[in-house]
Amino acid sequence: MHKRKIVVCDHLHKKAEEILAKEQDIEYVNAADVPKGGPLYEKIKDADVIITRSSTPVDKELLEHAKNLKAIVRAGVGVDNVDMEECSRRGIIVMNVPTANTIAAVELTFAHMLSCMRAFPYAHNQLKLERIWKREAWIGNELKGKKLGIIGFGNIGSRVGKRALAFEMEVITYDPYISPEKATNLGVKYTTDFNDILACDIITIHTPKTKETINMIDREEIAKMKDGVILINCARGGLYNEDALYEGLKSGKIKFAGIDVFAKEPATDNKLLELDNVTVTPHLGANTEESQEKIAIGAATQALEAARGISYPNALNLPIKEDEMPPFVKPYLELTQKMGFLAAQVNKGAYKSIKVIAEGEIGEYIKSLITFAVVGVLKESLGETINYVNAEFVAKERGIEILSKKNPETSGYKNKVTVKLTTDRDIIEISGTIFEENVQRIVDINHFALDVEPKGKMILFKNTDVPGVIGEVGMILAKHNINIADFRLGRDNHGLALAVIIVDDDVSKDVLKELADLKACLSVSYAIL
Ligand SMILES: NC(=O)C1=CN([C@@H]2O[C@H](COP(=O)(O)OP(=O)(O)OC[C@H]3O[C@@H](n4cnc5c(N)ncnc54)[C@H](O)[C@@H]3O)[C@@H](O)[C@H]2O)C=CC1
Ligand SMILES: O=C(O)CCC(=O)C(=O)O
Repeated sequence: MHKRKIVVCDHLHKKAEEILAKEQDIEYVNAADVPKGGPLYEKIKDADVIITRSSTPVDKELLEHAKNLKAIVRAGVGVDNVDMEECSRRGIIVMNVPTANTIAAVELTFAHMLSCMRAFPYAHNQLKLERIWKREAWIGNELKGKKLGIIGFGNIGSRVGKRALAFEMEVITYDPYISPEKATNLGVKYTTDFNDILACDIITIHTPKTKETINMIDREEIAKMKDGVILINCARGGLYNEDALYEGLKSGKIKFAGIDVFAKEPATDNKLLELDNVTVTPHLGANTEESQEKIAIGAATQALEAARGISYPNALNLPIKEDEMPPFVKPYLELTQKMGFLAAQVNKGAYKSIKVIAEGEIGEYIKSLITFAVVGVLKESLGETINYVNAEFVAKERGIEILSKKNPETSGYKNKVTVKLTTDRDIIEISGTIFEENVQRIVDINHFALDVEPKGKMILFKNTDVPGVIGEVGMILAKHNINIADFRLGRDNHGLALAVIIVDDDVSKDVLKELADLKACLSVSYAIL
């Protein structure tokens, strides 16, 4: 039996091994202690799936060595250590385990906050390491009554907010991507003015690391803050500019900072460590027994599903989230892919553009329809190397224009999807719909109205609409022992007809040539769906 290989690249809770090692169809490799770089590359060179934490940079170099990789499970939330674009280009699905460490990160945020308020580690060290009992040196402050500014009100930020209210703090959040009610329903003030956050006594950040959030707190922002402000970062290093943070702490503008994450990790030589008004932890936000157990179970289960090709839970670069779609959508996606595949077989040439036109409610899913259409078209030339993750990347790399249009008005069908493929030789436009009971139908090919099931071996025969043509076609096919399973005819008002002939047997080039040589024939092509 061919076993699929799952390699664990970082330290996970033992539950992961319990889940993965017992599966008969899986080769499980624990490479947590294998040095990064060459030795790890050797382990992952034929891996189907890898599981990583934040300590393994999933960059181009690593991906270059993992030729067989289909999916990556990031055992945690942040994927800033993963080159998402490169993964998508290579058709590798990236998943995270989004909420399993939320509480751990929330509680560490409070550990830092309280630590900053009471200079806890410094008092601790003075007593424990220096054996000095100096109570008057450690006069702290209380959380009660202080104004807390939360940047990013997602899983972690919102729970920090909820708990801060229990400490009787005044809480305000800045997160332009949530509805204000998410905050106000909890009793947290919502603002769209970042200055309101900068005016707080304590500021904590809980956003992902993106182009927009890197250096979100820099010199300019710190200058606007209250003297003696306290800053917490348990999200990602670099969200607060570390040089600006250092200067602010050194000058006393920032009274104290609680930092779990650093721009470069491991951060053993970070200059923030020199200061005596900062409490630090080595990226421990997710490090609780409870959270690590949940993450390990989640990551291992997701890796198994992905290795077996069953599903990709929490996929971040898969544009299709089927479980979030109403049931009527899936047959349209399948039909759209088939229409793309048919179009590419009939209209062979250098692809210039792929356009998807959606009519009716299905238009809401135009992005997914595009992905399926592109997969269908490119499957003809690229085979199984094309998938839902890399389809649009590959198309763009090849200079194929991707176009789409939502038609609010319907042409008699409740929903209809059209795939239009333009090559350097021709244009083909195929439309389809789904009838009751999930019956897929092609209803139009290049403006010939038809009713064709998109299945099997098809000859598309375009001719001048004169008597006797159908008989001639039938004779040629019979002569070559090709059985006709179905015959569908579309006619236009200009004396032309398009026949779609579904056959049971393979059709050779010679047969197609014979058909093409018929006097009435304008074009003939063959496709298999
Ligand atoms: N220290 C640690 O070990 C851990 C760190 N984290 C980090 O914590 C952060 C938050 O995690 P979750 O709450 O689970 O993520 P989430 O996705 O639930 O929440 C992130 C929030 O940030 C908001 N946001 C994005 N851009 C923003 C911007 N420019 N301004 C304001 N808000 C913005 C989003 O709208 C969202 O509500 C992530 O960076 C994650 O990697 C998470 C777990 C453990
Ligand atoms: O434990 C880890 O690998 C890091 C956790 C974390 O930072 C995250 O989940 O975003």
